[in-house]
Amino acid sequence: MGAMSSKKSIQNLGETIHSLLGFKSHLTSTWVKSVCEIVKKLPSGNEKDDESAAKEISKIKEMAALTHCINQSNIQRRQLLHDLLDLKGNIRVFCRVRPFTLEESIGGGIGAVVALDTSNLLLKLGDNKTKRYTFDNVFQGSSQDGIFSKVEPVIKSVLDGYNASIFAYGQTGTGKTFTMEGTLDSPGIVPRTIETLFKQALDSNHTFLITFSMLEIYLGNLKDLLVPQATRATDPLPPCLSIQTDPKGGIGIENLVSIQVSDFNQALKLYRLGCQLRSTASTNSNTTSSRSHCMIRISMTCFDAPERRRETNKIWLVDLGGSERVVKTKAWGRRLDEGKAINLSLSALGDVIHALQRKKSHIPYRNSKLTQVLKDSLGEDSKTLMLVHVSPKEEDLCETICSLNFAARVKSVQLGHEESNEVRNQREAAMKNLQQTIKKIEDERRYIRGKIQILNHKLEELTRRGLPLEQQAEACDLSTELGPPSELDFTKNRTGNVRSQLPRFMRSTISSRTKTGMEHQTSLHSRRRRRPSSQRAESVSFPVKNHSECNSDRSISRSTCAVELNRKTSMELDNVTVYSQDTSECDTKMVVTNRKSNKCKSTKVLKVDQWLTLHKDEASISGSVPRNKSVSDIPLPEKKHRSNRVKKTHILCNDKVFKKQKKASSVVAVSQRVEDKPPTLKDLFAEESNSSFICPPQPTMCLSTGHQQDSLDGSLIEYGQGGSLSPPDSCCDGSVHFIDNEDEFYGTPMVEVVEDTEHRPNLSMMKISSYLLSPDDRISNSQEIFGVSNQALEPEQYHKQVMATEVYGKEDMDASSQSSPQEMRLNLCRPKSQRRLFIDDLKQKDPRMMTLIKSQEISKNQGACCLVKQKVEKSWAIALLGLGFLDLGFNHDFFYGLIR
Ligand SMILES: Nc1ncnc2c1ncn2[C@@H]1O[C@H](COP(=O)(O)OP(=O)(O)OP(=O)(O)O)[C@@H](O)[C@H]1O
Repeated sequence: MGAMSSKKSIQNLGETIHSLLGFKSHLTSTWVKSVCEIVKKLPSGNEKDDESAAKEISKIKEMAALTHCINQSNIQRRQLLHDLLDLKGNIRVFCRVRPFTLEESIGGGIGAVVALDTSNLLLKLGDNKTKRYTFDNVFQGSSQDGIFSKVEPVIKSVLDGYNASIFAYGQTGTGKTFTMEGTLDSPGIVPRTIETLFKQALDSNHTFLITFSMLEIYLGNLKDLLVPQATRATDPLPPCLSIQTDPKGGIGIENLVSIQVSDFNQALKLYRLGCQLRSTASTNSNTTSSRSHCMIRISMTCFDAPERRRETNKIWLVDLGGSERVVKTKAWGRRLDEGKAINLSLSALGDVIHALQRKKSHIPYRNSKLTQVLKDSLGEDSKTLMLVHVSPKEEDLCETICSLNFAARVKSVQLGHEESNEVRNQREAAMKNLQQTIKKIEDERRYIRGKIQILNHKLEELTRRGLPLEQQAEACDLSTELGPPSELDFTKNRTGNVRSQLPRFMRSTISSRTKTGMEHQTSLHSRRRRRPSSQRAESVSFPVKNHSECNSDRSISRSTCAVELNRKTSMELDNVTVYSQDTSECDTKMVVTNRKSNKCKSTKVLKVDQWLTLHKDEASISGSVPRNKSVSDIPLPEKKHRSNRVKKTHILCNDKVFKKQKKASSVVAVSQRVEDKPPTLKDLFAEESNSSFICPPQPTMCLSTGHQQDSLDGSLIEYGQGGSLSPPDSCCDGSVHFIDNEDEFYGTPMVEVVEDTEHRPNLSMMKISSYLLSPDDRISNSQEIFGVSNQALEPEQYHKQVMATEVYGKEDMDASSQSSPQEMRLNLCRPKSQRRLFIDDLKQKDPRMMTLIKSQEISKNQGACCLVKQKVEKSWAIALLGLGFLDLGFNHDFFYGLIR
């Protein structure tokens, strides 16, 4: 019997060994770790532990239920708000009557306009004749607060995913800019809107990406207000803005700078900067008359909110140029042209609204740039608010009648016919009802949030009890440092850890964190979305490109998140920047960590997946990174081959070059800690008055709305949004090279860095780090890397830097890997059209970039390129000499400007 069984065992031995070998493949370190984790969590037999685990589970369940409740009430509230706005009308018209100025009062100005109540206005026409106008709201002597409270529902609908536009219309000098921009003491609609959007984004259950852009339409041309304009003939011209329509009808503006803002403060600074660049002039009617339409675009993207109308939506805030009668303003020359351009576009706007309200088959959007830009924010599925401004003076009666008639036309056309009293009463009752219900829901929501907060606390305590004593103490230290959670904290602080000290919309949703019921729920939702949930969970990165606005299968993102390290280690909070590129075929993500320890500073690069896995493993074991280890200390696992693709990574930031700028960096400011009370609107305005807060964004920020455009020769030039990434042409040899992209990127100093991930994963990174240290280092590095004398390179090329990522086809790789260094250098001279470029906005914010740009200019006086330029310049000079240009006093700069 025994012999039989041993024979059988021997027969099965091969099979057993085979299955054991198969099993062995699963025994990776991650697997072992996760099994260890499970074992640790198994009931210990200790009654106390079991009891606390049971409690923990019940709390989590309760919290999940409450979270479900809160999500339901959110959806309900959104629907009600939508209904309410529908009842009020998609296009709403408010009227504001400017008060008499001191001068006018002293001069004994006679009032021609009187507000009868909150929605009726009486116009005195003379000879005891009057005319009555009805609007959604009429404001006379109202404060900015009062007006904004009526505007707020439109802004709330932006959070719900609707496009919206708010514009101030009216005669010149009637207070449009005052309403939109306001003053230091009483900020207007724009700063208040930004503040409200951020507050509500913070308050919501979702993570938002917010970008800010600002432009003006001057004499029928679009002008980016976040890009300094050329003042001298030698200054490079800013890129031309052009309006693009995607197949879904979405509007994007190519080349418009779109900056990701992580808090109200940053957005306000950009707004102030843009205001400074607006075209204004003194006219007979207004000493600081706006001579253009000023348009502010705030885009919001949220991936994990399926109930939102759109993934990406926007609000336009427009301070229209003042309508004016030439007879009155006595404008001539340029002022006259400006007035004509403004009047033309205003009448085009009127036509569009009229056609929309009449539901005509043809809407004349193309009649002006203004209506083209606003196209997707004016239609049926958008919320539009027009604030008509009128002067109280009798002498402005004609203009007032024009403005009021324009507004009344918009308003009455919207209803289609005059409402009977009965219908109006019913509508008003329904609106009142809805408002009350919304209020009730919001109260309930607040109550549930409070409950979740308490649960969160209890859960935290329970979890802390389960930790080893040492970690408990650390957790206590941390919570003492952060102070007791306030009501506001709670809204940001659902997981009760340091991460939640960051503004909600900037917070990383790193999967390494143990999920609460709420987070779990969110990720369930997100699974239904287009983007894989793992990506959202891994980082705070968002696609730079707006998926709804373009069809590209490629999106590149960058984000930064703060990695909470053990406080008792010598390391500070790491600054981790995630750069990624998503394509339909593969994902490329890199994490650049700038680590500061007592002894040294270093920049390390990891693939995001690796970084997350490592971080997750460590964080899940101890709740934080172990003392003696940082994420960047962990060696890189072996890189895997990708079948048909080679991944190239280009280093993006060096802490030595940008170390001082790191804190000031407003674009990637995820590492902010919300320790201080957030500044109020007034504080910021006060601060604004004496600050030189911002280094004006460099013109190199050629970031736009995420459209692709075919270049002249048919190849693709890609523009991103909010720190977009368009990789340049490069070779695949782990080398650094330079590219001449001056025209496309507005003289940006650039260095392109390429990593051959297959053979030398870290080499190029190190080279680049040192490369960025100083010009000398750069030269020596390039010598090493290229294996050729630096003399062989054009001097001006040494000053160009680019940060980029690109995925290459196999042919590209093969071609470039076979190249000799010299050939590679030749590669640099590939046509521009083959290049995809990315400008890192951290750099743009660094004032020292200016130095680099200057050095680039100096270097223009050397090298072969310079010789060619000089020759062309000479021929121009000779040609123009015949025309007598030189006699007219045009100098070198003029000719240089021409050949540029
Ligand atoms: N509601 C108001 N309260 C106090 N002052 C006001 C108000 N409205 C306008 N003003 C003042 O009137 C002047 C003109 O206002 P503003 O420049 O805003 O007009 P505008 O309509 O924007 O003119 P333009 O179209 O020419 O740019 C400013 O000095 C402003 O402070």
